[in-house]
Amino acid sequence: MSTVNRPDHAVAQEKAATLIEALPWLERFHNAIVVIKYGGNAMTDKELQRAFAEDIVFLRYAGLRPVVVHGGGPQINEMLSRLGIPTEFRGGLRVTTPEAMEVVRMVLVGQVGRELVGLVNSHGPFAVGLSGEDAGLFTAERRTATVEGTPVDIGLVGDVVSVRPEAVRDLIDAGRIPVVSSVAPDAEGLVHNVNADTAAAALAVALGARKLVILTDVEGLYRDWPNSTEVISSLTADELREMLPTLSSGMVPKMEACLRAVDGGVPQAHVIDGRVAHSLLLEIFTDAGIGTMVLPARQEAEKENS
Ligand SMILES: NC(=[NH2+])NCCC[C@H](N)C(=O)O
Repeated sequence: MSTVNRPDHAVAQEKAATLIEALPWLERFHNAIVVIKYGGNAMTDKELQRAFAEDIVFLRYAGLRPVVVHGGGPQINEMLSRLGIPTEFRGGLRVTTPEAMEVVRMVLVGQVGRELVGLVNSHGPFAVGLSGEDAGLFTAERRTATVEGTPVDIGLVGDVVSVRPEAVRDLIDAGRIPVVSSVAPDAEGLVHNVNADTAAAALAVALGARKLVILTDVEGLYRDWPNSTEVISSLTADELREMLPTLSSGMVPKMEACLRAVDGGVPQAHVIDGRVAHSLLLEIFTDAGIGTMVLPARQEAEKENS
């Protein structure tokens, strides 16, 4: 026999209100494909890792179709130094040598991806790991960095320039959760470390996703940074385009990825604080969300908010 400790009425009502606030979003996002870029603290802190995996499984059980794309900068650096692989710098930038690239691929595909797959699968047999190399998912193009106006070759680093999304779509259709590691061959088959933000945006566009969500280590996009720490709750693609030149360098690739997704037809792109446990659920299933949301245009913005 078990007995009930009668809950405090107000507390119970607050819990019910939180659950019921999710209802319109559950309706709206039923079957929606949501591409989530996993990175930053959420990926290195054990508790946050577990909370993220719970959120992903929650989305799946709530009837959404999550797809995860991850990077792994900190884990790569740790392994490179653990293995004593010397770091080459050009123009102050780290060069990804063929030797380093072997480690990048091993860490992203064999470690970071595996760990997330394991955490998700402790709840049910959902997650399947794959890399940009699998079934021709991503094709990369070498990135040339520019330092003080001169192009600098930083080695096997690139951006995703084309996507063949069939493998991911097959997994989604089978009810699975694809977990994609951000490595990809270029047109010649040479494997590159690709930026996971651009990879996630490109995949969201190719899948016709309903949302792109990027986890970061900041609260969101700040209005008038660095003078204020007021977070912009939502803005249009054009408003964001205008702000781009004023943004901090760390924020530029994230916001560019949001723009690329929205310009490519993804109706909503979000940046959220990955340092806050369950920020993904808070953004998707509450009215106000927790981060910054980018929408195609004002009209759309009004429709979204209604
Ligand atoms: N940063 C924001 N203003 N977020 C609002 C999110 C609204 C809703 N939960 C959605 O995912 O579409």
